[in-house]
Amino acid sequence: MKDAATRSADGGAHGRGRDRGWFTPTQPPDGAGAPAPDGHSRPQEGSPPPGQGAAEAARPAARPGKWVAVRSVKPPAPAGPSPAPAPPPAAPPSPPPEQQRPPGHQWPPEQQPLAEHQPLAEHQRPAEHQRPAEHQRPAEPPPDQRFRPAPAPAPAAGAAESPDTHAVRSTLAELEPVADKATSYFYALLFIRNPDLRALFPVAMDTQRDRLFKALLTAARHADDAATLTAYLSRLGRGHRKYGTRPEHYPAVGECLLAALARYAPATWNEATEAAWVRTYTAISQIMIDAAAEDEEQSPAWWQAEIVRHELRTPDIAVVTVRPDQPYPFLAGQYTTLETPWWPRVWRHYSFSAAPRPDGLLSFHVKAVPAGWVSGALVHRARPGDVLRLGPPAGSMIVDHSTDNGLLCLGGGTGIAPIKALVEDVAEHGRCRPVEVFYGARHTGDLYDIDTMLQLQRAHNWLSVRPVVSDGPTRGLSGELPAIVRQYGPWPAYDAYLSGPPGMIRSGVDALVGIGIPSHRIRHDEIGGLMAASPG
Ligand SMILES: NC(=O)C1=CN([C@@H]2O[C@H](COP(=O)(O)OP(=O)(O)OC[C@H]3O[C@@H](n4cnc5c(N)ncnc54)[C@H](O)[C@@H]3O)[C@@H](O)[C@H]2O)C=CC1
Repeated sequence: MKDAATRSADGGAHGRGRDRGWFTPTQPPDGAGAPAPDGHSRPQEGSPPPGQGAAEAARPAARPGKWVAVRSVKPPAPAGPSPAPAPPPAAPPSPPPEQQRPPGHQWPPEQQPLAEHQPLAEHQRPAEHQRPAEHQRPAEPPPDQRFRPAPAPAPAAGAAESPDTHAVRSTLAELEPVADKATSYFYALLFIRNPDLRALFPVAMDTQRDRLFKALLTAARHADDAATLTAYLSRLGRGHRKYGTRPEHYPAVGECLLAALARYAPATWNEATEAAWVRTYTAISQIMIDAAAEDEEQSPAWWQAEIVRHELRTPDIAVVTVRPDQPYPFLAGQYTTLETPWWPRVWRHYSFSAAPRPDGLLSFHVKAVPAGWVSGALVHRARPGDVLRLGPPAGSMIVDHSTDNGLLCLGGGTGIAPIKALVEDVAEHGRCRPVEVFYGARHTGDLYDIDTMLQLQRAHNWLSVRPVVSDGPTRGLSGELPAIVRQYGPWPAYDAYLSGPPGMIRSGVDALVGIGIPSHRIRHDEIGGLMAASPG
């Protein structure tokens, strides 16, 4: 890695002067440029001499003991932007998209920031087939639906948008029509300038290849919402430990981010905008670095876990039980990320399907989805003795034990997994709070965990379990979960928990709010969501 970050406290851990502590130059002192996108070394386009960049002029004071980020990037000269970087080496076909958990309802799918960065991808055919000036046509229709920055949130009543946030959002608005090209350019540049970073990412990249870039942009967009942003970025920073992300990687990422913005948002890019982005990115990366450093003192970056039981419940659904190599603390209702030996560095999210157990075993419900290589491997290939890797636990869909409120639970498909864990958690706490579970499936045969749930119902008189079938014949309740729940109630003293497909979460939340449950008492999976329902 060329662009090691510095520790401002010691005047630069890598020999750079104290005055450059926050701002990491990429140019070697002799003035030779960083490798150009074509692989040759040449002077960095438009980068200001040390001490003259707008961003540098605007930089905040160095924070003692903190790792620091990025250098200044100027937009390419309008007359002749540099050729786009060549694509990195070809990689095997990408694993198709796969989702085992839904996003928070506040974020439509195309707006979700990354929950955990799935390191970038392969591909990056940045500007392949792209004429040099193409990126300067903001009027072009969006080339791809995969990347669409979320609309800027309206500032809270009475809260003015800060100048930095205004500048950042202006860039993002200009970037939107060419966001996919900017994403490609960003990753290509990142890997070409920093080949060693490529090893942190999966060999094959799927459609989530833009996750890191998108997360950075999303975080920047929400820079005014300090509390939400800090929670989100801290989790992101902790989650990045398992990829081998180190503080010195952040400046490299920041440089490429700024280069992509400068290139693909030329109309709004100027010194003031650049300075705003430098400050914003520095704040973002600092939160992530700090969270990772703090986490490092308490927790491993990942756990090894041996499969000890593998039960095929339907042709497509398995319950996989693992034994972690060291204690794995978590709360019922949380989820983790999981990597299989067959798809290195490809991590997928799964909820714990049981509350913490004295024997330390962890269970997951996995459904093999048509294009899901990880879930397919877990269902059809994994066997006892195979070793997986687990990331840290995350998620706030947990039971509030400070109240006697009842729990109204909607579990759709394999979304029943964390609901079962919540029920066990209530049972273990010994308080007889009413718990009403609506367990939805498309067909009766898809209710793969109904026996367990009915067994729990028999054991606990405060628990009621109602299977609901939406698409096939049934002797029980028929219809979609939200519509069915609306027929019951009222639920004046209940907290609601929803887990299942994104569409079910969205319509479920709408239905519950519609029947009078205040949104602060509604919890649901928060994967991908900055603004997931906050704990009641
Ligand atoms: N495996 C795990 O640990 C967890 C998985 N999940 C998520 O749960 C989902 C489970 O998928 P499947 O089992 O295939 O479920 P599915 O697609 O078969 O649907 C399950 C239930 O949700 C209802 N539903 C689906 N879309 C709906 C919509 N738009 N509006 C209202 N109701 C809707 C269906 O009618 C059915 O009752 C996946 O999206 C997965 O990511 C969520 C939490 C944990």
